[in-house]
Formats: sequence, C-alpha cells, structure tokens
Amino acid sequence: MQFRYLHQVRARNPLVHCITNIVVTQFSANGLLAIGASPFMSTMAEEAEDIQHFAQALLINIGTINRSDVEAMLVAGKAANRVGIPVVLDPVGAGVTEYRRNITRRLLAEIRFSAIRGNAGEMAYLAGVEWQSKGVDAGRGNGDPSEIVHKVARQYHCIGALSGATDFISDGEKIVKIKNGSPLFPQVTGSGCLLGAIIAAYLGVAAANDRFNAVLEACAAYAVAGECAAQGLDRRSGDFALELINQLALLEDSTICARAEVEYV
Ligand SMILES: Nc1ncnc2c1ncn2[C@@H]1O[C@H](COP(=O)(O)OP(=O)(O)O)[C@@H](O)[C@H]1O
Ligand SMILES: Cc1ncsc1CCOP(=O)(O)O
Ligand SMILES: [Mg+2]
Repeated sequence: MQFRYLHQVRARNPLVHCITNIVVTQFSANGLLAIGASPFMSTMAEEAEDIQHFAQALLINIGTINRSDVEAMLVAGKAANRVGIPVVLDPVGAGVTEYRRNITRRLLAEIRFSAIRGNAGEMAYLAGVEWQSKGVDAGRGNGDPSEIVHKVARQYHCIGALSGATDFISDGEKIVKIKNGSPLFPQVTGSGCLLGAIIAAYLGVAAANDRFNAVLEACAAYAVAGECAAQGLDRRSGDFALELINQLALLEDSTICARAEVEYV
C-alpha cells in the first residue's frame, strides 16, 4: 500500500480547530504539532464560526463537555458544514450517561461528520450494539468490531474508525483492519483523543472523495508511531507518552509503508 498523506500534512500544515476535553488539550496540541499540523484549541462559541473560515478541519470531542462547549460545537460544526471543511467526532464515553447520550444525539442530528473515531464501546453505542463500556474506556462486549464500524459508517454517512488492539476503518462499503499499535497506548490518557485530532489533520489535506484513504493512513501512521515509541520501554507509560510525540515528529511515510499491517476484511 502507498502512504502519501503524511508528506501532504507536513507540506500544507493544516490548521485544525479542536473543541476537545480539558484532560487532553495540551497533549493533542503537541501531537498535532509533531505530525506537522497546526492546532487551534478554542471552546468559545463567540469565535467558533469565524474560525471555520480559515481552518482546514474541525475536531469535536465530548470528553469533558459542558453547556458552553455544546453551544460552541453546534456553532462550529454547522459553520464547518456550510464552508465545506471536514468535521471529526470523537464520542468520548458517548453511551455511559443520559447527559452524554442526549448531547451525542443532538450533535449527530445537527452536524454532518466526515469521520467518527471512537473505541469499541463508543462505536458500539452509536451502532446500537450491546456493549459494557467502562467510563471513557472501551470495556467489554461480544459484538464484531468490523460489523460495528461498518454500521456506524452507514448510519451516519461518514468514515468510521474503531480503535483498539486492532483498528477497523469503514466507509460503509469497504472495511479495513490495522494490526499495529502497542499495549502502552491505553495506559496513556488522551492517546485516543490525539488519534481523532490527527485524523482531522489528515482530512484537512484530503480531497472529499479520498477520505477513506486519509483516515486509514492516519490510523496506520499513528499506530506505527506508537509501535516505534514503545520499543524498549517495557511498562514505562510515562516515557511512552513523551516518546509517542517524538516518534510522530520523526515518522516518515517510508516507515509507515514498511511496518503497517493493513488488511481488507
Ligand atoms: N491493546 C492495544 N494494543 C495495541 N494498540 C492499541 C491497543 N489499544 C489501543 N491501541 C491503539 O491506541 C490508539 C488509541 O486507541 P484507543 O485506546 O482505542 O482509544 P481510546 O483512548 O479512545 O479508548 C489507537 O492507535 C489504537 O490502535
Ligand atoms: C480520562 C478522561 N475523562 C474524561 S475525558 C478523558 C480523556 C479520554 O481520553 P482517551 O479516550 O484518549 O483516553
Ligand atoms: Mg477516547
């Protein structure tokens, strides 16, 4: 498989407007800088419309959402849809409380998302598949992740990306799995959220008819960077968080090409 989007991201330095959670804001911004994108973290409804006129992509992440964030997300999301830039949803903990279920329903009804990225629990909730999520973590379930991601992509007319030990990506027709990664990823809070931000950066440089490949490449690049970062670290998850940022900065399309284990399902 050819990998070419990382080069595009570095060449074009897309501005990614992130309305994200307070746990991960700095980590996400540093990860975006490392990959070659330009983060703009703003949660103000007052400027949310203006930003869409100069940003290349918008990320909406509901991890620690409050009332004013919801307002900013709706203003930003609708403006991004009007302007035509891609919008990514990270439905953190979407199904676990009535509050999050209501907000998720509203966002999905009022905004068209180009991609939705979540862990198995979050994506199973969106697909209406039985699953035991554990707060913001994936939890446990018997559902087939490839069916879940396919269902999310079909239902919301977007690219679905279900992350975990194996990542699954679908456009509602094709389904691909990526086996790269590291067990240190789930030991670092914000590692899923950063993937959502990087997907937004990749979509920010992709043509509208090539979004499946852009999301696939973003997931593969990120998982490969994690694999490189984990080398020799044993269980040192603190070092992994730092080294992941270093490896995103050092990553080359040729490394992704040599290491990525991508298979059609
Ligand atoms: N057990 C694992 N082994 C390898 N990679 C993993 C594992 N769990 C998650 N990942 C990787 O971690 C990144 C973040 O995904 P994930 O942990 O599912 O997100 P979240 O933090 O939202 O639950 C993805 O690149 C995924 O491939
Ligand atoms: C721990 C936590 N609590 C609310 S949001 C958040 C961050 C979740 O980040 P990620 O899904 O990337 O681990
Ligand atoms: Mg998450």
